[in-house]
Amino acid sequence: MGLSGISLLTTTYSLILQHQSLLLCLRAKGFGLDLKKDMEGVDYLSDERKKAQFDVEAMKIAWAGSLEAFQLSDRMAKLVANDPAFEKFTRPMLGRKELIKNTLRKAAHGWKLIVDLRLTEEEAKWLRLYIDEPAYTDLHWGMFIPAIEGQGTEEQKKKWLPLAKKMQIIGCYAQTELGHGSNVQGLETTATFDPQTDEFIMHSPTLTSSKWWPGGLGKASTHAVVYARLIVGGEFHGVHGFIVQLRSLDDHSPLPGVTVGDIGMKFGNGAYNTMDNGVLRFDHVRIPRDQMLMRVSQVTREGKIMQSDVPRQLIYGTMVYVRQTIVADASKALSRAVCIATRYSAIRRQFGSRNGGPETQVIDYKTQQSRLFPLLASAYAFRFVGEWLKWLYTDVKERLAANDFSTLPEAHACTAGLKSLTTSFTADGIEECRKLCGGHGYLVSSGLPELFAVYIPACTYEGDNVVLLLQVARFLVKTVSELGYKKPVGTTAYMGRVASLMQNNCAVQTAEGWLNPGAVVEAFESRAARMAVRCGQQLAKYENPEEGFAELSADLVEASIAHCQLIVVSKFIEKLQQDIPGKGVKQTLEVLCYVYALFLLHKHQGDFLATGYLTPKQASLANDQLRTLYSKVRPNAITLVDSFNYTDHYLGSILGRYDGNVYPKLYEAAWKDPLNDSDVVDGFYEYVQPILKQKLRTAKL
Ligand SMILES: CC/C=C\C/C=C\C/C=C\C/C=C\CCCCC(=O)SCCNC(=O)CCNC(=O)[C@H](O)C(C)(C)COP(=O)(O)OP(=O)(O)OC[C@H]1O[C@@H](n2cnc3c(N)ncnc32)[C@H](O)[C@@H]1OP(=O)(O)O
Ligand SMILES: Cc1cc2nc3c(=O)[nH]c(=O)nc-3n(C[C@H](O)[C@H](O)[C@H](O)COP(=O)(O)OP(=O)(O)OC[C@H]3O[C@@H](n4cnc5c(N)ncnc54)[C@H](O)[C@@H]3O)c2cc1C
Repeated sequence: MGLSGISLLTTTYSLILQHQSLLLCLRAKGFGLDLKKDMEGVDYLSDERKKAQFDVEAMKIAWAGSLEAFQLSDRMAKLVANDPAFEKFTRPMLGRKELIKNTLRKAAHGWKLIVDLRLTEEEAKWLRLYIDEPAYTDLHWGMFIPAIEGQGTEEQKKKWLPLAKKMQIIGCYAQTELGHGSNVQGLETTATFDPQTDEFIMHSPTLTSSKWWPGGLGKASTHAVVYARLIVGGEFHGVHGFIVQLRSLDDHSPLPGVTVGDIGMKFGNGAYNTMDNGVLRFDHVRIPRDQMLMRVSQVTREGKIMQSDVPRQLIYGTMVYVRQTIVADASKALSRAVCIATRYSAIRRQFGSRNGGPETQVIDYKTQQSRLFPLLASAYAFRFVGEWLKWLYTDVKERLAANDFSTLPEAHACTAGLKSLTTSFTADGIEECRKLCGGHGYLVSSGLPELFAVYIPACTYEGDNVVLLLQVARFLVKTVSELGYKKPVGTTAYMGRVASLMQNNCAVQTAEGWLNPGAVVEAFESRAARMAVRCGQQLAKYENPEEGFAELSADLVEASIAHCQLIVVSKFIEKLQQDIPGKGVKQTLEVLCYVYALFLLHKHQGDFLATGYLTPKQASLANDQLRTLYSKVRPNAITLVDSFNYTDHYLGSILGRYDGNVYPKLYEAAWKDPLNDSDVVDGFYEYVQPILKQKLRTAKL
């Protein structure tokens, strides 16, 4: 028997098993049979797994970054998955109060594990990630502590960090107000120095100065780093961070002068509603002078302002740190959605049955592949660019510690731009995955609606994505304007070759010609350079540069996107120049890298053609190559998503189950819905039966 015959047999066998298992479930409802008799333990995706052309265990390590990182993450994932305290499937059905209480319980249980098992900070971070429930602890560990670490003096760190790290205080990051989020310099909360008492008076002078949004503020935090206008001697000295106690450490009640609460329900069921985003007002609340974070500026006992030799922008440092972590999280969210959609696409069959044989797996439709595989490739691309960004951030941090501030502008531009690019793409990608799963993707049990609802605010928090791209644009315009006398470095080094990038056109002549890293990078560099230079030329026509910038801002955003896409493509290619062990691992990643680059090239071919770098023929050859690449991804699709090493608990999706046992489990889950507790719905006798029994007088009806 040929290979195709074997595959037909095994597929048919799989189908029969699925069918039997479904029958058992159907009977279970009607005849009280034991549901456990469904085909539990059968791997419906085993045929798919046999198709892999690479070593999946080695790919898991490549995805995790190292063997140690893989083992750590795997350990934490299993710890959470095997602990019933972290059950999350009922979350979308809970009311707000139950939801928050449940989250507080999980956070407490998580903390107990961290203490009892003496987990390291890295292990604790992964544990929280796998608990997979937004909670006040995200902001405590993710922003409050980093703000003190980045902006506090040595003395302040010594006092506050041990308290925070032992969770003897709980903190949040209170920057945004009702009236201003993006415009940080427009914040209205005041911190006025009182030289008589050596204190700052924290005050909310207007309604719009109310702090609004900070996570963890609403119900959990005892403290906050509050960003406020520093006023000394009646003069405004910029926005600074202040550590302010909000609630009693005994009974948690708000301290005198503090009004604090939750801002209310947000998008989706469950989802981000586990977080107590809060509102906060101060009525002349006094704090000691040494609670202003004073690494950047100091206020002396006499009321003098002293500037350190660190740049003022360091006050924004926590945002640089968090944006970097958000890029890493984008790859996690996208890979989760892609894992669900890929596994389900291999299970789902529609049309194409011949002679009574099985129907076509929807993953074999070219349209499905052209929507799904670029998302799969992007998840890997974001993983590797996130890894690089972490390195960049660590490097900047070390430089800052040694008073070298030269790379801060680039770190700001990269974190802002990549945060924007990856979160926007991921949010759209999760929704695309929902559609790739057809109707069942709309079920909460698919895991996709909640993932989408939790994820989409990432396009807004930590900097609105358009506002952040405009920051990248400022950096690019500055780089272009300085080209005559300053050699660009780092991610803008390609601008140093601007003359040739503006002149040389693409040399690719065949579809295979696109399988060349040099050709791909040059295409992205030329497009980015040409778009930035074109913006620079347009801007030069304006007498007032700010007016020009505002007028051209939509084009500037596009130039920033081109620059950020170049970074992601280049970092993927650089990753492939490293030693990546494991049979077929590097080759498979190479295919994904070309899929990522050529997909972008196809999607944005308007840019490549309009800048004159490509001819329509070359763009079309890139698309031909892309189709060929999809065929190369196809046999590896399931094992590429297995390589994320996600537990079924973390995925939280019936459609994405590792064993592919989708239909019986969907069926079983439906019967667990509280609506199905009784056959006759609550409210039937009050609201439905009277309608059924009515005697209508209107003849026409
Ligand atoms: C479900 C969640 C799951 C997982 C998450 C897990 C882990 C992550 C942890 C927590 C995340 C969880 C929840 C989300 C929490 C979200 C928290 C927040 O949203 S906090 C609030 C964030 N707010 C913002 O981001 C505000 C955006 N605005 C700004 O950043 C800026 O103020 C602005 C837009 C840059 C202002 O522009 P403006 O022109 O007015 O700026 P300035 O005059 O003040 O300064 C210009 C000058 O400074 C440079 N610069 C600006 N920003 C920075 C920076 N961050 N670093 C370094 N340099 C900066 C800028 O380039 C200019 O430089 P110049 O040209 O003058 O040289
Ligand atoms: C879930 C969630 C959690 C959050 N957590 C925190 C937290 O813990 N702490 C905290 O301090 N904050 C938090 N925030 C607030 C968040 O940081 C801000 O909402 C965010 O920075 C966007 O600011 P904004 O709301 O003022 O938007 P706006 O700036 O008002 O944006 C509205 C629109 O105006 C556009 N726009 C604004 N400025 C410009 C411009 N210059 N040019 C062109 N277009 C512009 C934007 O693109 C957008 O389309 C959170 C927000 C959310 C949704």
